[in-house]
Amino acid sequence: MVTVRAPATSANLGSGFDVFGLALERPADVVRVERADETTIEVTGVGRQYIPENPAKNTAGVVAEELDAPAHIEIDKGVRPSSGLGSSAASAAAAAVALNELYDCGLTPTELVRVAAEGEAAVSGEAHADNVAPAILGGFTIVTDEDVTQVDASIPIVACLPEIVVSTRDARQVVPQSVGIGELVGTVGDAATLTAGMFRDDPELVGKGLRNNSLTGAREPLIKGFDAVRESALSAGATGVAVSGAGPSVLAVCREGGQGSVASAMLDAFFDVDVEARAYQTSIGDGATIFR
Ligand SMILES: Nc1ncnc2c1ncn2[C@@H]1O[C@H](COP(=O)(O)OP(=O)(O)O)[C@@H](O)[C@H]1O
Ligand SMILES: N[C@@H](CCOP(=O)(O)O)C(=O)O
Repeated sequence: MVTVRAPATSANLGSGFDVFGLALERPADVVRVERADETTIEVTGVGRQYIPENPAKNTAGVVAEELDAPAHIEIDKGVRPSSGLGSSAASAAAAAVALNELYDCGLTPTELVRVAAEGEAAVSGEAHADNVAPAILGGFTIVTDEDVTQVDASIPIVACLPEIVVSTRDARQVVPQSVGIGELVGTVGDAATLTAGMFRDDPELVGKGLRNNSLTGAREPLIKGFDAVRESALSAGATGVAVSGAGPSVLAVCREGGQGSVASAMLDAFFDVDVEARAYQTSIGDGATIFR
């Protein structure tokens, strides 16, 4: 039996649609796998009623199929599904790492990212790897068709999750298929600024680079109260705010020790538009961890 904890993640970070991602210290999924003749899945924890136990429809089951590693898989959900916090990716990443260990497959972490991305394809329609990469590798990650680059980074974060459901599959439909040259130039500038900030552990630079652009900003109207929540977070000291993944979570980058006031400002702003929410005061953290 092997048990793995894989963290929630936040993808896109404004300028890096389908490219950038970061691991959060919390929340996380815990997945336990045991060898079996055929794959079965049991789900407990937050939002379990929305998660299929049919292995063909669960990201962890798809990973078991990809690795040809049948198992009884127990998933304890800490990351709410359809949260914009990489819920489906956390299970896929944890299952990939756990099954690789259980069956001694010998895959490298980068190879596991590609396997776990197939689990994501089953639920979102496309094998985007920007959540599974940080869920496996930790820190800040940059995913391209050829490579996955990981940077250890330490930045204070608030991830505010409203009681709104946004499916990644649906939210991918609102993203524009093309951008103009002005937008492209701005996006490159933001992406470069954010990346430099990650290398320097500098919340000011990361926040500056976090601006939503026309791709990721297209999701803002799906989140009731988004503009007010962003303004409140910035007034409370956040250095930058963006839609987390496909939403509805909102990500705020904070200065050292600034998470408390930013979290309460974001919760108040959601409350003012009658939306219940919870705020994770966290920071960029580690990837999947094996427990023996
Ligand atoms: N192990 C899993 N954990 C969470 N969601 C899963 C899992 N397997 C399949 N799903 C499905 O994936 C969808 C949630 O994924 P997604 O929309 O990408 O949300 P998130 O942004 O939280 O990752 C839900 O429809 C859920 O039923
Ligand atoms: N790049 C993807 C990221 C989806 O993240 P999730 O946490 O909402 O699943 C996208 O923007 O569609």
